[in-house]
This record gives sequence, C-alpha cells and structure tokens, in this order.
Amino acid sequence: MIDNETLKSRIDGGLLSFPVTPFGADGDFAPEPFRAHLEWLSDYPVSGLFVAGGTGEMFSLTPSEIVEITRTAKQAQPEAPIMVGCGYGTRMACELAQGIEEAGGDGILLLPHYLIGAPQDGIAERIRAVCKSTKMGVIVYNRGQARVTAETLEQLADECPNLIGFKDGTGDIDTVRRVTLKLGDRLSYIGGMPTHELFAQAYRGAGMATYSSAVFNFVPETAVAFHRAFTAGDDATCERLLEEFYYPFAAIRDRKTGYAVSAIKAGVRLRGFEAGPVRAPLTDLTEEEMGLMQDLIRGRS
Ligand SMILES: O=C([O-])C(=O)C[C@H](O)[C@@H](O)C(=O)[O-]
Repeated sequence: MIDNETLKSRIDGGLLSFPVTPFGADGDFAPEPFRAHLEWLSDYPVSGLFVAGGTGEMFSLTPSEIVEITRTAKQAQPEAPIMVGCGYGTRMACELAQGIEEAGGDGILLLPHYLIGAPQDGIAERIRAVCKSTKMGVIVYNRGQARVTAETLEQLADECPNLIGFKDGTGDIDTVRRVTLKLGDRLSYIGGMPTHELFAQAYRGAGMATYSSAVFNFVPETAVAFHRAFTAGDDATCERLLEEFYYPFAAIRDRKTGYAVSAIKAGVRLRGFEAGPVRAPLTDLTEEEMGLMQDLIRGRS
C-alpha cells in the first residue's frame, strides 16, 4: 500500500483518471476489456487511477464487484496508486473499505450515502467511522446529499490522520474556497464536476490545482493537452479546446440525464474497447447520438 503522504503528493501533482467499468454480454464486470483499456491509457501521464468512481458506475456495482475491480486494477497497473470508490451506508462503507484494502487498494473515494438527507454531524460521523475502519487514505467526495462545511472538514482532519483529500462535485465555489482557505495544504483538492474541464479554470481560482477527467477515458490526447495548458496557465489553449471539443461534447452529454457517464462509455466503445452498455438506471446513447460522438472523436485522435 502506498503511504498516505506519498499518495497525497501524487494526487496534488497531476491529472486523475476515472476509468469506466466494462460489462460483458451477460451484464457482469468484464475484466479483460478493463485491463486492455487501462493498458492503453497507461501511455498517457496521470497521477492516479480512481476505479469504480462515479464514471465507473460505483452506484450500480455490488460491494464484491468493487473488490474484484480493485484487484484487477492493481494487477494491471501495479505501479499506479489505485483509489477506489466506496460508499453506501456507514456499516457497508466500512466493510467495503476493508475489502478494498485487502484487495490492494491504496485509497478510497468516499461517495455520498444513499437516499436520505442527513444533518452535518451525522455526515461527519459517517466519514469518521470510515476513516477509522481503514489505514488507507480517504478522499471525501462532496456531492449530492453528503455536503460538508469547511468547519466539519477541519474537525475531521484533526481527528483522522488518513483523511487526505476533498473532491468537489457540487459547483458551490463559496464552500470550495472556504475549505481550501481553512485547510490549506492539510488536504489534497480535486475538482470533480461532471466534465470538470468546463469548470477547471474557475475552480483553480478557488484553490483547486487539479481535477478528475472523465473524457480522458476516450480522448486521452485532448485531456492531457487541456491539463498541460491548465497547469501552465495557458488559458488561450484551454479556451480553444473548450470551443473545439468540450462544448460540443457537453451538448451531447446534456441531451439526457446520466449521459455524463453514458457518453463517456460510448466514447470508450468507439475507441475500440468492449466496454459494453451502462447499467440501469442509466441508459445508452441512441444510434444518432453515437454518430455525433464518432464525428467528435474523429480528428482528435
Ligand atoms: O467520480 C467520478 O467519476 C467523477 O466525478 C469524476 C469525473 O471524472 C468528472 O470529474 C468528470 O466527468 O470529468
């Protein structure tokens, strides 16, 4: 297991990959296409792999599948830090974190709990319990019904040495700025909005020096070029890529709820990997939309 300080500094340093989870004709997790896809992506520079995250359809996976995905990712990329989506209710999340640790994971991304709104002290207690259940680094995914305040996070960071990161998918720049200001370099910060490149420059101003890229799954050349320009402060290149690729992609993505994941998986299939369909409740793109994706990819690879 990579130690938490090293893990934290790796995350701070670069682009983060969130691979899709391939499903076979029988609907089960398909390890071979997963390995082949990770192998292809490994030619491009990233700081870490987050498997079974939002883009990896964590919300549609069973806990045992998440453990199997961890093991497969670690075997396929033994040198890469492997962070894994973890979540559901508090007990399940603690048990799952232990399964991920045993399977060779280096860290977890703690996704929101399920169904019900909860008060701030309850949300904090869930994070605390999960941190205590594992030695791995824990990154809190601030999103949906599990939003934390800067004060909560500061308290948790004092109590839990293995709390190493904060990823935001809310778009609430006020909270993001309060968190980065209050916690400084105690945590790593990851911009995690759907198609985060659309927000990356704004988030940089709020103290987020890196982000996760879902489009990296199928246009790694473009994702790396954007991240390089972002890191260098080359806003003109970021803006050109927004106009040429990201805004047309967002127009397809915005056609239906859930396409922020489905369109990514479609892109992976179009690049020649047997990623299979998304699982319900998500739905796949239509033939017409696949054609739009194909046009978008053409010329970028
Ligand atoms: O958990 C996830 O997959 C994410 O939210 C990360 C994605 O990479 C997101 O940042 C995006 O769509 O670019």
